[in-house]
Formats: sequence, structure tokens, C-alpha cells
Amino acid sequence: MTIELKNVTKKYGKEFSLKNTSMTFEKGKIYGLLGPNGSGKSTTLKMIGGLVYPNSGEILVNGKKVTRKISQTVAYLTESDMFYDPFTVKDMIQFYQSQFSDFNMDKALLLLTELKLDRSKKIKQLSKGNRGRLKLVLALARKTSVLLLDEPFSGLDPMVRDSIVKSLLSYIDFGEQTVIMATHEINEIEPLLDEVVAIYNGKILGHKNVEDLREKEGLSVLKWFKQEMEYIDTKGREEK
Ligand SMILES: Nc1ncnc2c1ncn2[C@@H]1O[C@H](COP(=O)(O)OP(=O)(O)OP(=O)(O)O)[C@@H](O)[C@H]1O
Repeated sequence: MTIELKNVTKKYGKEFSLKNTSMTFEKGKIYGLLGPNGSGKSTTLKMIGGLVYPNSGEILVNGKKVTRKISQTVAYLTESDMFYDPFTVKDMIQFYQSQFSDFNMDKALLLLTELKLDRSKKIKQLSKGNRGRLKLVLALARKTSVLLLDEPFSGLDPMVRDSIVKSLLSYIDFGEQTVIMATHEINEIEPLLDEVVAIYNGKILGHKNVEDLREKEGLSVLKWFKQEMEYIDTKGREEK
């Protein structure tokens, strides 16, 4: 599905989270959304996921304006936990199955085994990293045309990150799913990405095809992102 942000502005009080931002995410591509803390990454994902609405402008998914109902078409791994503590891992999986008709139980069970999660454990007994793993299971087990991942590696130890990147590769439906991943782990996700978007202070600074970056400009995603940030520092493009 194609996702379009058209002149989107989001304010919390007087603070801008996004300032008149426009961007198109094309069907079947994997996007990395990069930016320093507080730049507007989570806000962008929340708006695509129908959790918050813009003050002005519009967000369209396949030409349709986003409402709360979008949660039926969009799988969303949020930055914060949305778990019910007394549930066990298995209860949580069954709850998702009851909520989403696209939930694939076989895939969930496979992911649980791969990520070494104990089904009988209560959510409140899980470590932060294991809660992170469970969030991944719940998001990846859905068959949706849009997948939003907000800090999917948060709390995970570096030893498992590699295997999780590989899991992502095998569980994403390439060419079909539009995936947007907000993260600070730039090097880890580079092998997954088709496109990269840099955001700063509520504005999109740049958008590049990762292969073009490498082949035409000889830059890694991290190098390009650092260049964009240095440009901000030297030219003071901040418009506050
Ligand atoms: N619920 C809220 N109430 C007030 N301000 C908010 C709220 N959510 C976000 N903001 C503000 O909006 C701006 C963008 O926040 P956002 O969470 O989108 O950034 P981010 O790029 O995801 O940051 P991080 O990398 O730290 O997760 C920040 O200035 C933040 O303080």
C-alpha cells in the first residue's frame, strides 16, 4: 500500500512535532526513518497507524484518509509496551489472534521458538529484552500490507540483534509489505533497507535510495545521515 503524508503538521501545545511535512512511502519497499531524539519519528508512525491525528494536512493509505480503523490493515510495533501484565505470552498471542483476522498463529509459534520465548511466562516476569522480542512476534505474525516498527531493537542485546535482523528478512513479505522502521541502530538495519528518510525537528531533510547511495555516491546510510546532520549544524537549517 502507498502511504502519503500531505502537508502534515502536528503540534502538542505550542510545540511542533511535524511541520508541514510531505512524503510518499511506496508499496512493497522497506524504509528506514532516521533522526535524533525528538525529531518526529514516532509521531509520524503514530499518525500513519491512526493513533494520533494531524492538526492540518492529511495522511492517506492507498488513497484513503487514515482513521482508527487502519489498525485492521496496519501492523504496528510501538515504542511503548501495550501489554496486559497478568497475561502469559500465550494469552497475549491468543488475544492478538482474537483481535486480528490476519494473525497467523503458525508464524507466531515459529517466531516464539526462534526468539526463544517461553509461552507460559507471565508478561510481568519478562525482561525488557524479552518484552521487545514479544512485540516483534506480535507485529511480524500479522499478514498486513503495512508494517510499522518503532525502535524494533530497543532493549535487545547486541548478540541477538544480528539474528533478529535475519528473522526480519525471512518474515517480511518483500515486494508486498510497505515497511517503515524508525530506529537509531543505523548500521544494523542498513542491509534491510530499500530507502532511507532523515527527519529533524519535525521536517524531512532528505530521502535516498540506499542502493543509489552506495553505488552512485559511495556512502553508507550512516555516513549519509551524519552528513545531513552536519549540514544542519553548520548551516543552521533549524527554523524554530
Ligand atoms: N504526547 C506528547 N505530548 C507532548 N509532546 C509530545 C508528545 N509526543 C511527542 N511529543 C513531542 O513531539 C516531538 C517529536 O517527538 P517524537 O516522539 O515523534 O520523536 P522521535 O523522533 O520519535 O524521538 P525518539 O528518538 O526520542 O523516540 C518531541 O519534541 C516530543 O517532545
